[in-house]
Amino acid sequence: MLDQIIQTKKEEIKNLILPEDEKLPRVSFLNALLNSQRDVGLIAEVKKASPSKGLIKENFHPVEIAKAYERGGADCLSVLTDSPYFQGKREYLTQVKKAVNLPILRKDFIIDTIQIDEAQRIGADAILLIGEALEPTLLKELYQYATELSLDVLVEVHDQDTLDRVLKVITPKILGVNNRNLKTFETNIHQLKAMAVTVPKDTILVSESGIHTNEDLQLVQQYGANAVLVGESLMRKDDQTLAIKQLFGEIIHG
Ligand SMILES: O=P(O)(O)OC[C@@H](O)[C@@H](O)c1c[nH]c2ccccc12
Repeated sequence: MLDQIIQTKKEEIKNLILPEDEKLPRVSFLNALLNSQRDVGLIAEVKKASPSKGLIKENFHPVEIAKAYERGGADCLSVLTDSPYFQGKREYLTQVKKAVNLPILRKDFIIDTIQIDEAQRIGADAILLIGEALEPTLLKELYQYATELSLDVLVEVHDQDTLDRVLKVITPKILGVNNRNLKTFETNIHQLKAMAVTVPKDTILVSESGIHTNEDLQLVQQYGANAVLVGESLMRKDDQTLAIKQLFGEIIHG
């Protein structure tokens, strides 16, 4: 699946026309995670659909969801901008950025510097770089390019091999371990367990995907996660503010 997505992105890039710079204020994604009010930081994801789950939210209103996440005390947001596979749009990110004060990650498959220029212009505060999708030299180039544009970077890996390859070329400030294998879509909530010891100690470690309950959250925290990235389980609820509080065990019923 990942290979197919990357192929699609190569085609998209050929036709990509950069939008006007929205000139929106940059907010530090890194600091928001470092200064979380909770023991575990939260990156809450605004996502309408995914290739593994299909349509997640009918009547999808990204701005309303983002505001509800902010009221629930999310530290950061992640907004899907990929349209063929996730039914996202770059306009969603800009609309959300204008409506909330939280730093925003552009969730997409970035393989070229032009997409980083695009992310900056539409109002992203951070970008995602996926270890499994990028050769180490390209990963390093894109990481440095984003950093020069004052964008934070969430570097994501799924397995130990990729992590080892990534750490040979960069020491990411924020590292995500994706519980979902993007080639097979299988999710394993224990993915981080054995890998956490090999993560540099000053790196913020984010556990991503398949986190549904407060038990899941506590488990990945025990494995060493400093933050979580949660989409589907929050999106499926009617009230995203309440959903966050339930995830953190702050309300038992409701
Ligand atoms: O909806 P979930 O299972 O809570 O997962 C969120 C996020 O981790 C997932 O959307 C994701 C992780 N890495 C990605 C890379 C591209 C697109 C999407 C993703």
